[in-house]
Amino acid sequence: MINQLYDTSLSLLTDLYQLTMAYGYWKSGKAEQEAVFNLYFRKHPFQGGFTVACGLSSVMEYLEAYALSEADLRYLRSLTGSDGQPLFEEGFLEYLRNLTFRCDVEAVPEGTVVFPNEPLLRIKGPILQCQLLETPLLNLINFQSLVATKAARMRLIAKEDSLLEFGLRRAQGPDGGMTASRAAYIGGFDATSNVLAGKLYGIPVKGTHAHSWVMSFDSELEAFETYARAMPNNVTLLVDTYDSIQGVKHAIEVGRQLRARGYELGGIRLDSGDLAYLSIEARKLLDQAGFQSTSIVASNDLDEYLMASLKTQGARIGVWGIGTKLVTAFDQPALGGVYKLAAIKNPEGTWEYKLKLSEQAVKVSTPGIQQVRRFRDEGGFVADMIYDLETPPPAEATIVDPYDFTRRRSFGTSVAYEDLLVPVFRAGQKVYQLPSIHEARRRVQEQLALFHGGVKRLVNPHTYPVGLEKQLFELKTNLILSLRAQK
Ligand SMILES: Nc1ncnc2c1ncn2[C@@H]1O[C@H](COP(=O)(O)OP(=O)(O)OP(=O)(O)O)[C@@H](O)[C@H]1O
Ligand SMILES: O=P(O)(O)OC[C@H]1O[C@H](OP(=O)(O)OP(=O)(O)O)[C@H](O)[C@@H]1O
Ligand SMILES: O=C(O)c1cccnc1
Ligand SMILES: [Mg+2]
Repeated sequence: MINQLYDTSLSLLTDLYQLTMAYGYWKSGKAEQEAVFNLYFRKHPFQGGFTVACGLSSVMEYLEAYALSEADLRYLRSLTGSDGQPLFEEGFLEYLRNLTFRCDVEAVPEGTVVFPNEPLLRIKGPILQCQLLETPLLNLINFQSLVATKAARMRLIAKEDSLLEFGLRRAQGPDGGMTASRAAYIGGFDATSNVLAGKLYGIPVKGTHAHSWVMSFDSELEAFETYARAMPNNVTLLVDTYDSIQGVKHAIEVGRQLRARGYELGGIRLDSGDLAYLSIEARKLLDQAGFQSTSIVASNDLDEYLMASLKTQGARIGVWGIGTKLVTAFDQPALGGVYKLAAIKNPEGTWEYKLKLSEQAVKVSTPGIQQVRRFRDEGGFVADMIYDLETPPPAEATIVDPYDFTRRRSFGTSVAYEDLLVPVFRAGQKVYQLPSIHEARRRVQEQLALFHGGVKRLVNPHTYPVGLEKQLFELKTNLILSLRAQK
């Protein structure tokens, strides 16, 4: 996806320190040592109770195209250290020239609902390659998951209403706008105003008109009539340029003219004032005039909280146009996804598990070749278990709350489950048929429907149980104890 926007290799879309470490691995003969890294986050965005994984499509595109170009190598050759000498020696640049992506990648499908500490992506391969990919993988997953989550929160409030993404003008640059449009659609929006996103990703495009259209005529009525004549099959009129109620009356007049010519007034849009009061009044006027199927679009700095408030006020809004607060993820502009080394293969060919210590328990990473198992009963999803593939769970699996080891739950053999991570690349070759953007969008709703309402609350949501499989919990505890003893 991003490759389509830039006429350059994106293989240097990484932090310099990844390359300095790569150089170090190469110099010390560790470049090919096999390692496992997990990509996960520690806390849901927006103080919410769930997160929607998004961005795998971009990750796959990025990895498939991964190769340093001659221009990339020339640039790296030009970098110097504090003594003015080249940072990287020729042999390393030659190694990079011949580098082809050879890792195994597992990932949760786009649109999967995920929770703190669960790997969204696991990568296994030569440590040098895994290391170089840390930054681009986080860049591609963090923002898209953030926006998809924000969109999904809005969808939960909107219920059956239509959601239009209007954010391009406020987005963080062209790529921010494009990725936000895609992620918003996956998260549950119905359409975007972003025409390039429509063209490249197949998202439906929709739109109304701006105040400038009305202002460019001598009267609002003339502006509406001219617009309706120009494209009678796509008429949504912005009624608030001068006086919203008068605007609705003008729109009704144009609606009658359209009907006489065999067309229907699609909608009116309110973009200022008290959206609850105005939408209720507009609905009355439209209904009384026989325009029951004309929709009322609202826009103006909306977010999920304002939407919820407007709904409780009885607003008669059927279509929500949302820009700034969605595409900038206004109240939390970044998802804190991280990428941590979880295991490394020692020369004897066995895995050595790795863990990052921290004074804060939530920041201690989890070792292992991790998979996530999601258990469900007739009512929906009940709990997730993070387990280690090298020590698979017994038939009756027990999960332990990583922050309170006294809290445990067991799942018998009859409990249904799904393992979330699926193979995406094997030795650098794509082995996954990426679902379409429409399927990813459907997956979000199918998944969300199976979670308890409390998890989906906007404020003070219920914490969905995610535990470590008992053997993994014990392994982690022992590793922490032995690392602390070494200090
Ligand atoms: N009934 C309502 N309850 C809560 N918030 C509302 C309601 N109606 C509108 N809002 C929100 O209140 C804010 C009003 O914005 P603002 O104070 O800029 O006024 P405005 O209506 O945009 O005025 P202007 O005429 O200058 O465009 C917007 O974010 C809007 O979505
Ligand atoms: O409010 P957002 O959620 O970002 O949605 C997009 C906004 O963009 C347009 O106007 P713009 O903000 O450019 O001008 P205005 O505020 O003067 O209407 C539109 O009328 C919406 O209000
Ligand atoms: O089509 C619209 O109404 C629209 C598009 C972008 C931004 N604001 C509104
Ligand atoms: Mg505005």
